[in-house]
Amino acid sequence: MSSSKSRPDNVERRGITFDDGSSSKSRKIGGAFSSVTYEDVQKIAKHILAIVKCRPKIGVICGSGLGQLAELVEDSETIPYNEIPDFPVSTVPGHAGKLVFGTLKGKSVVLMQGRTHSYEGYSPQQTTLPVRTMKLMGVETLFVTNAAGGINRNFKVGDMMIIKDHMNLAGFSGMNPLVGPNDERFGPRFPPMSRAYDLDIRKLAHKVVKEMNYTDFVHEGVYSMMVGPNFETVTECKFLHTIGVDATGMSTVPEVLVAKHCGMRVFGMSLITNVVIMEFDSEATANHEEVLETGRQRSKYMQKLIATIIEKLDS
Ligand SMILES: O=P(O)(O)O[C@@H]1C[C@H](O)[C@@H](CO)O1
Ligand code: HPA
Repeated sequence: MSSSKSRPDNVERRGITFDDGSSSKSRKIGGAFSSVTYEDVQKIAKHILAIVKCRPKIGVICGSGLGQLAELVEDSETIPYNEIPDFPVSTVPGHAGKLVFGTLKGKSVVLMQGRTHSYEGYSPQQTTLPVRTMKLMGVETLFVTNAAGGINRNFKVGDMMIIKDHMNLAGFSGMNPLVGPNDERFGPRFPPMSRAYDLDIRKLAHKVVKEMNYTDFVHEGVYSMMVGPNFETVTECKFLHTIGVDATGMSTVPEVLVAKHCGMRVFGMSLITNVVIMEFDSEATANHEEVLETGRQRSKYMQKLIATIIEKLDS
């Protein structure tokens, strides 16, 4: 535990170091069939649990500009990603890159203040390593949040979306964290994904939304992931609209695949930070500043909602 050090050039220099002294770089992590072994993840989980007192059952991944949820955590213990051996380190503004352990509304939690993305140069296995680490630390339920562009024409900037399903567009090009050797200790070779987003937690979320009078700006819908880092073209947005996507982003899906693979319950929420451009030759353009600004303005609502859902969760 300590304050953050200067950030290493993680993509180039860091990698899993194995018992035999070889590193993930020599094992080509990032290649199509790379894998991080169960023992590697066990080692990382053990390392973290030796530092913190907290034993979290709930994990929360905070998306772009949404990390302030950590301010609600009591008795917090913080570890910057760059102090955890072999952990991928966030390189994008709006992602502090810290694990925050503690108590949120009476529940033991671990928050990821920021994530990593494939567009930063990490493999899907690397971006999802924290999810497997959480699993081996005892986390049973994962909350995933993200900033996303609104595809659904009824969505306004600042609205929120409970994720009911996703479209793994990145998977169409083979970018899937479950590609490679399968270790049954994590989960099965062919995991089902038809009930990826836990129905009971979604029902609870709707109840909480009603109680908090948030119904005017909280929707439910389908999230899709493209790798980025560019925002979508007009034709891509029209395509997403046609196939039934409500909001689009550059994360979350790999984390959910890995969490479901290892038997976690998953709940997901998007903050609609911008509405996508669907008119050719429009003057408007998407940009990361707008994403962060909407986060600054609206994240308080999302934090309150997530904290209350966690408070009312059965375990
Ligand atoms: O980590 P998330 O998915 O919240 O971040 C979104 C997608 C890009 O990283 C970035 C674009 O502004 O925000
Ligand atoms: N597209 C993709 N990712 C995003 C967007 C978007 O419009 N907004 C925030 N993240």
